Amino acid sequence: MFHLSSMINWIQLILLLLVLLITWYFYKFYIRRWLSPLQKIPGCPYHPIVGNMLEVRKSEAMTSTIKWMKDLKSKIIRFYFFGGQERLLVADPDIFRHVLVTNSKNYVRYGIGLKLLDWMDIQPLFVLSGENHHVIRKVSNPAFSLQALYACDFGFLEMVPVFNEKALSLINQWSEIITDNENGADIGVQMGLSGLTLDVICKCGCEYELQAIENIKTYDVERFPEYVKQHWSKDNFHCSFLDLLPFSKHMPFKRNKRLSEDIAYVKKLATTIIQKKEHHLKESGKYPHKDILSILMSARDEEGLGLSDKDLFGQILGFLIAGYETTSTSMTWTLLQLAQNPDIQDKVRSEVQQVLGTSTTEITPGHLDKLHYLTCVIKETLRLLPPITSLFRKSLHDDKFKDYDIPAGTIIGLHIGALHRLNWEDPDRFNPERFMTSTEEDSKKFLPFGFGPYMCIGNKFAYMEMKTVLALLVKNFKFTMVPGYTFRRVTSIVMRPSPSLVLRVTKV
Ligand code: HEM
Repeated sequence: MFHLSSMINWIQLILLLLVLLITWYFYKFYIRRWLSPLQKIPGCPYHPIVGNMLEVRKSEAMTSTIKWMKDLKSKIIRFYFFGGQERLLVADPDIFRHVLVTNSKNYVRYGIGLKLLDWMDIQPLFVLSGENHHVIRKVSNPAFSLQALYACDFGFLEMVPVFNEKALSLINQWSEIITDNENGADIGVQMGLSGLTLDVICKCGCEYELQAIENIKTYDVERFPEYVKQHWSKDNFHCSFLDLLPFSKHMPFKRNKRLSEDIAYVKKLATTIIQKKEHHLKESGKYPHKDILSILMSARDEEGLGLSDKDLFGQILGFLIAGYETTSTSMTWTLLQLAQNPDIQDKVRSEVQQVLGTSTTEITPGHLDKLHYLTCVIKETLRLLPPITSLFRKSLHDDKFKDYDIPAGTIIGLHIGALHRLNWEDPDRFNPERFMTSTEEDSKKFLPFGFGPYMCIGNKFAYMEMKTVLALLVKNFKFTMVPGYTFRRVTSIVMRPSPSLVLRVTKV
């Protein structure tokens, strides 16, 4: 008589599991890969467990992707994530268009800030896709569209004074550090700009005076940047094995304790701000239309329904996160370029002096329109050093890129950094003049804000803020390199110089 229970003893069970595990391993890491249609796309050698991630982690930001593409002579390549997961990297302008615009419905966002979403249960605009994204984007557009803003009594025209006010605070602070020292002083410009953008986005976003410029070292002010850095920076290139473990958030790590405290702090702050606005509504019967939050709070759909408190909380937090470090890092990179290229810095200063005249201290939207050369300098910085270096998407259905079949479920990294370095003439040279006469073709290979339905909603806001602040800084100060300062480009969501940029600043 055949008795299954008597045959399978523990040793046999373990052996069976081992055989299954080895079969699964060989299938996953060796066989399945060879059956994939993506095999036709050029790819680098990789490790079956860590893929190409060690090289990504060790090298300076952007360099591994650009090197692989140059070596393989292709602007679409295969690379492997932890666990040997097959992915694509793209720097081809036509494929960028295809994914972001022409066939954008077939692609959803992949892997941004997922850990935090899991913890906080919020859905900011920049993580949403499809219909959910469309609904929130529609509600948010009025807060960012120039056309609408010019016609209303709120918006950027009100925000430019905020950019001026915060730039002047920073100028005063730096002037005090320099005092009358004609050799100037070595100033942590990256830290100063970080405080400035944080103040700007808190005031324009929700009328909140954080005063980070004055108090950058205080606990509350440090908390927000730290929260963004530590907890939103786990993306497709920059997470550790620990982050990938499903139970990592339940482990008694110090950083998990800190995360809970930070989340509690940020939640409390956002709730206080929203409650203050609601109180104002009860008192006065209308929202003071001065900031992004008020506009979102008064938005109604066709059925007269507004955003829930949870949605408001998620959106406002999302705008603070998305609008803060991207802009401060772009200004930091621009000052670094100006310090490295004194002729270009002089040219910017001449333009600012010409447009503003000697007596004007406050910049208006009219002035901003005339600062053409400064705009080219900012664009050239965003081309060479885009703060967001890649956008990840996942295909919903089968698709085709040129001659390659792309199966449903493929993860694609649209590499903005490589797009900007592999499609321009003399790409590594800082040459703002190239933007003086840019063509339709050029716009396809310059996408620091993305493109299509998910394009950065705050791009006009960012340009205006950067132009106002940089014009005032260059008008008041001269920036040169501190002898011996060297840096590496590092990325945790935003690509920044490390160590933090210090420049020698003298009064003009
Ligand atoms: C130089 C500064 C900035 C850069 C380089 C930048 C870059 C980007 C990029 C590349 C995206 C597209 C993401 C994607 O396609 O998945 C994006 C989206 C977004 N950005 Fe920005 N950004 C900047 C400033 C700002 C500012 C100042 C704000 C808000 C005040 C902002 C708010 C957003 C939001 C809400 C989204 C999501 C848009 C959507 O999904 O519809 N950004 N940004």
